[in-house]
Amino acid sequence: MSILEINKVSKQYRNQRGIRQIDLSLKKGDVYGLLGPNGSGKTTLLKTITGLIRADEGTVALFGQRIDEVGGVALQRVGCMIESADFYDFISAYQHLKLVANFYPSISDKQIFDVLELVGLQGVAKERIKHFSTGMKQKLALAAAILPEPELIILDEPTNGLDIEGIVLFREVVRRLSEEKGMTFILSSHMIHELEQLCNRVGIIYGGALIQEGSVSDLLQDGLTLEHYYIEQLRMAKEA
Ligand SMILES: Nc1ncnc2c1ncn2[C@@H]1O[C@H](COP(=O)(O)OP(=O)(O)OP(=O)(O)O)[C@@H](O)[C@H]1O
Repeated sequence: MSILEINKVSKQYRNQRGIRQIDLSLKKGDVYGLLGPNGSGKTTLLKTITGLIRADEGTVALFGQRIDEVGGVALQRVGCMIESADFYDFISAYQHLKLVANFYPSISDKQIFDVLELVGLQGVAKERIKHFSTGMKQKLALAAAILPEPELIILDEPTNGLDIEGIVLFREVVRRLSEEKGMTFILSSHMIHELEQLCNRVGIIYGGALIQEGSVSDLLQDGLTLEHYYIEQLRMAKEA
């Protein structure tokens, strides 16, 4: 079964910018990386998938059901982290996840502590979020996204603000969840080396259009790095 099927999706803001005619399909276990310059449309695409933005044209289907037909139901199987998360900063990391857990039928305290450990926040579980750094908040947002073990996880620039150890840990978490639990990921990042190591498929967005996409092994023939490939694709798109 297809996890995500995007068909000819366009969204234009009043300033005429946005995304156009995007087709994309994710299979179970895919780790899909979205690359593109600032303002190319990555966040807009991710917001369209979650229904935070309604597409002007085209369709988005999650787990075989169009989101405009089933509303929020399909989203119960999706975890996401888009733009910097908002927290009540007077509560603790544990209490934040407890609030998230209330939206789901059966998330135990053990699961909450396991997920805090997974993202490396076990030592500060009872500390107020007020005293957290940017990277710690980013880890907490990731913990909240994966807590209910969703089938699809959407992450917009998840490594922003993370230190090197945090980035390595993030990579391990995504790998583990995709390999051991079959979770599917779509994430955007400017950290191209991260994406090259982590993703089995990537797509390049430029000027609101998906100009290239495919499996990393197919795209990177002749020993090319993803960075070389990406720069070359952008150069060709600019010249076209
Ligand atoms: N709410 C909005 N109203 C008007 N224009 C918008 C809005 N949100 C985004 N845009 C425009 O749409 C385009 C795509 O923006 P988007 O945030 O999707 O890009 P991005 O690829 O995520 O960029 P970045 O890498 O900088 O995060 C940009 O030109 C941006 O200025």
